[in-house]
Amino acid sequence: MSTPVTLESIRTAPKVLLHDHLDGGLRPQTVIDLARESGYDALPTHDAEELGVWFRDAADSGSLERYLETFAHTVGVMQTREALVRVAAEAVEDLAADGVVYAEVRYAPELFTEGGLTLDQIVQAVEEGYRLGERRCAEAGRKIRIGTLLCAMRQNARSLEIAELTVRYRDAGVVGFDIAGPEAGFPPTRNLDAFEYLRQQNAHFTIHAGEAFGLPSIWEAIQHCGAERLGHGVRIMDDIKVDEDGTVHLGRLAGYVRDRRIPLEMCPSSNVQTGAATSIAEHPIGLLAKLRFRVTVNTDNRLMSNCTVSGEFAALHEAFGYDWADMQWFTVNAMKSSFLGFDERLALINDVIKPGYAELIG
Ligand SMILES: O=c1[nH]cnc2c1ncn2[C@@H]1O[C@H](CO)[C@@H](O)[C@H]1O
Ligand SMILES: [Zn+2]
Repeated sequence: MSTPVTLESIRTAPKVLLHDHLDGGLRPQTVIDLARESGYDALPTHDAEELGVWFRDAADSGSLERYLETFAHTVGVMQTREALVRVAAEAVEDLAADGVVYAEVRYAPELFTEGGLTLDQIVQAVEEGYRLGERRCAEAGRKIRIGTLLCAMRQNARSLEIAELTVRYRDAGVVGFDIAGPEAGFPPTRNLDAFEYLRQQNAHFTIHAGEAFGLPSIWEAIQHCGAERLGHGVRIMDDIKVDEDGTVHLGRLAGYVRDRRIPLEMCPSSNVQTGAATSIAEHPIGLLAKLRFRVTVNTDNRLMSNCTVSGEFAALHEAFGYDWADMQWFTVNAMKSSFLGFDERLALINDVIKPGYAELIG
């Protein structure tokens, strides 16, 4: 007999997360503890519950730029080695507790240098935290694996340096590269040298595109930069027309994205907060999944959106009626699209994901 789909049962299903920001996923109490330890005095409140609500409300701004302002408080308390180890280890524990079996967690090393850490020290500290978190979870009987994506910030001009850092640590846990930050006014082609370098090195990268800016951003990311995946990509909808009788017309770019199976890292709650989507029920993921784009379901920022990947699935179940087979499809999509090696992706699909859903489907 099939297990009923509830938030609790979804939490037991094996899930894969490709788009989650380390500095967008701290526990409110950890932000408070780290602020106290480091003398950071700009937090709006020192009550954990109130702080969680503050982040969500402040991020609920309707604009990506204002949404990003909230990161001042998380980045502000992540300037020491100890803080980075703690935040990274706790992220692993929180994801494992939500039933995530593989996650690619991203952050921008250039944001954590204010206390004097070098980029290399920052990457080493975060990797130490991930390994610590993985060990703690394994001891508690929950197997989870983390791959790192290093982001360069679009408004800074350090992408080549971060691309080189990505390649330097690719055998030590870093699986890929991304650019993040404000999209309007900062087209991906400003970083062509970094993408060119990564391709020469046979390294992987995704690009935040089609969130706060439309088709030109997606087109540049794919056709000029060579992105393997799209962070969000929701605005691909601008290239899809649906007639009144339901006939669907894909423009050239949307057709290319679907034909080439380019993965879309969709983040429903985050998109509602930044205004990239009006509601979960009206989120483009419904149509895109129906049209069999390679869609994946992600959290973006668990603190700012007060969300989990299980919660995103529960909301999508509510809005679109997705069942276990659909959730397995999203999860296999994500695993296939990860930057792990082919053999490792296959092993997770066959040994963990499929048996997990088979049990739930009954
Ligand atoms: O949805 C998003 N779009 C663009 N940038 C983002 C988003 N979420 C977080 N960041 C940015 O990425 C940095 C590294 O993790 C964060 O500090 C934040 O500024
Ligand atoms: Zn993001």
